[in-house]
Amino acid sequence: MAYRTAGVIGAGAWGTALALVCARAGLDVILQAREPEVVESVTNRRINEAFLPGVVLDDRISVTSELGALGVCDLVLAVPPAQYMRATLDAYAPHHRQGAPIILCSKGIERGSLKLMTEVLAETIPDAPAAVLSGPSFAADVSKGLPTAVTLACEDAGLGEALMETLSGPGFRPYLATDLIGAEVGGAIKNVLAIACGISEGRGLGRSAHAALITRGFAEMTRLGTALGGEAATVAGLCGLGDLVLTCSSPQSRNMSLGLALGQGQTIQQALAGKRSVAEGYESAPAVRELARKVGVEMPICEATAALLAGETTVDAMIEALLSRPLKAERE
Ligand SMILES: NC(=O)c1ccc[n+]([C@@H]2O[C@H](COP(=O)([O-])OP(=O)(O)OC[C@H]3O[C@@H](n4cnc5c(N)ncnc54)[C@H](O)[C@@H]3O)[C@@H](O)[C@H]2O)c1
Ligand SMILES: O=P(O)(O)OC[C@H](O)CO
Repeated sequence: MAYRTAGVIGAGAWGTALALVCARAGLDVILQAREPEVVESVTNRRINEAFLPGVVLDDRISVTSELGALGVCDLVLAVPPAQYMRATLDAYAPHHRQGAPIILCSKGIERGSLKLMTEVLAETIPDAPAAVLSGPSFAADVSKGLPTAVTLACEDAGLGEALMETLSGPGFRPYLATDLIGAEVGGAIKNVLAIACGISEGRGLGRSAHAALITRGFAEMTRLGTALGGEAATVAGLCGLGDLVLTCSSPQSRNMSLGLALGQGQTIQQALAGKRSVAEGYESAPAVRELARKVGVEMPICEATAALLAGETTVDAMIEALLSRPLKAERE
C-alpha cells in the first residue's frame, strides 16, 4: 500500500521532528498537539516554539488539537510521553482508521502495569498493526536533516518493509527488525542508564567509570530484554546499544543532563524545576526496577538510579553501593 497521509500524535520535540521526517518523505502530515499555544505557533509562524524552537516546518504539515482529525490518516505515529500513552490511545481509539498501522515512537515502561508500549497499544487499539521506531536520534539533529539511523521493528516483515521505505530519506535511515520487545526495552532502559552516566559525569568520576557504566548497563539492558522474550541481537542494535551510546555521551540528552545536575549536587526538585520537556528515565525508573524484580533480572545500576530518583539514597551512597558489590564473572 502507498501511504499518503501520516498522523502524528503528540507535538513535543520528537513528534514535531518526526512530522518533518514524514513530510520530507513526501507524505502529507497532520500533527496533533495538546497545547493551544503549539497549535497557534505552528499555524501562524510554522514553528513549534514551545518544544522545537528555531525549526521551520514544512508546508505539508498541518496542525490540530483534535485527535479525531487523524481518522483520515493511513499511517499514525504515536509520540506522547510513555506514561501518557494509554490515556492518549484510549482517547484516539474511536477515531482510528481500520487497518492503519501505528508506529510507537515513545521510550518507556508504563508505571503500575509495568507494560511496554506495544502491550499498551494491544489493550487500547487491539486491531491496529503495530511497529516500533527507536534508536539514537535527537529531535534537534533529525529536524535539521542531519544523518540519523534508527531501528524500525514490526512483526509483519512485509509491513515493516513498507513502513521503512515510506519513512526513509537521505538523512533518515530506518533499519528493519521483527523483534518488538528487544526494540522497546533498549529505548526504555537507556534513559535510566543515561541518568546514571550523567551522575557519574557530574560527580567527576572520569571516563573510565563512564565506559564501565555503559558496558555494564548494556549487560543489564540485554538481560532484561532477553528475559522478556526479546533477542540479544536486537538490543545490540541501534535501538539498544546505539541509543545507549548517544544518550550517555551528550548533555544534549534530557536524561543525561538530569543526571549531571544530580551529580553536581542539585536535588531532583531543583533539577526538574521549570522543565516542560520529559526525562523518560525519571518517569520509567520505578517501573524498570519493579519489572526487573518481577522477572528476576539483576539490574544494579538501574536499581541504584531508581533508588536515588525516589529519594531513598544519596549520590555518594549510591556510588559506594555499586562499587562494593561482590566481585563476579563478567558474563554472569
Ligand atoms: N526529544 C527527542 O530527541 C526524542 C527522540 C527520540 C524519542 N523521544 C521520545 O519521544 C517521546 C516524547 O518526547 P518529546 O521529546 O517529543 O517530548 P517533549 O519533552 O518535547 O514534550 C513534552 C510532551 O509531553 C506532552 N504532554 C504533556 N502532558 C501530557 C498529557 N497529560 N498527555 C499527553 N501528552 C502530554 C506534551 O504535549 C509534549 O508533546 C518520549 O518518550 C521520548 O523519550 C524523544
Ligand atoms: O533527550 P533524551 O535523553 O530524551 O534522549 C532523546 C533520544 O531518546 C535520544 O535517542
